[in-house]
Amino acid sequence: MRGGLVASARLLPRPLVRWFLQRRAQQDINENMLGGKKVKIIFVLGGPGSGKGTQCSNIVEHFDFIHLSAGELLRAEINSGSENGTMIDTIITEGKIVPSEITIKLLQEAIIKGGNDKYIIDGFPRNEENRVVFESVTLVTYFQLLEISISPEFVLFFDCSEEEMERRLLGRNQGRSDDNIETIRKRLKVFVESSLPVIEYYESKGMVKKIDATKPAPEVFEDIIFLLK
Ligand SMILES: Nc1ncnc2c1ncn2[C@@H]1O[C@H](COP(=O)(O)OP(=O)(O)O)[C@@H](O)[C@H]1O
Ligand SMILES: O=c1ccn([C@@H]2O[C@H](COP(=O)(O)OP(=O)(O)O)[C@@H](O)[C@H]2O)c(=O)[nH]1
Ligand SMILES: [Mg+2]
Repeated sequence: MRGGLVASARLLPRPLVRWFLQRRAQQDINENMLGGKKVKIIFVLGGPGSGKGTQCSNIVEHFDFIHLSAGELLRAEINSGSENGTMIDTIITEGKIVPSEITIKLLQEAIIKGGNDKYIIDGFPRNEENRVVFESVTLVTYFQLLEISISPEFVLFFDCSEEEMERRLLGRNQGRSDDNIETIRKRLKVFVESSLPVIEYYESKGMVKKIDATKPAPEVFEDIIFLLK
């Protein structure tokens, strides 16, 4: 059936097909949709070690979201042996922030590949530039004929003390090059200087739901369930 449709579309004049797809995509842009579906995005933000990854795993077990961790996508890019791998590795080990175009390209690809209409994106945007670029550039779809812009519904902010985050990171034990005291201190500084302004921006728009992330993990998850329901 689908093959038949594609074959029939090939017989139509290309400008007509193009016009039809562009019109459909424009409708989607107006309604924040992807491929005819409304796309719901929640950003999960908080300092390193605040429990974002732990709780996102809980969320996808109970809710119909796809979890995308920007940090995991970057680590996968390093492990894939990509040409940017060495540069990304150096930046992560120094606790700095990877250039927006790299992270956003990985997120866009994962969103399109995921084919879902609900995503929780963890650990992104990490600075104002990340946020502005993500909200202004777009998802290329519909055979790359048109680009679709997406923005978050709201932000879950994991509020946690620095001492607790540092303690957790030192005990994380996942063999990460950035879980050492020197990089942890740098990451906490980058969080305060670059990432908190993103949370303040969304707060000024009334889009932040704050979670007390210092509590034990099961209690944090109960609070999240309450907010997501
Ligand atoms: N609420 C919590 N209380 C105590 N330890 C936690 C809690 N949430 C997560 N952890 C542990 O802290 C470490 C960091 O958690 P993680 O989910 O990787 O945080 P993030 O993704 O924000 O850096 C992990 O070892 C995790 O098991
Ligand atoms: O949007 C992002 C997300 C992550 N990172 C880099 O990847 C590291 C690890 O990020 P992750 O979210 O995995 O760390 P977490 O906060 O979960 O400990 C960060 O310190 C940054 O160096 C980045 O540059 N941009
Ligand atoms: Mg994480």
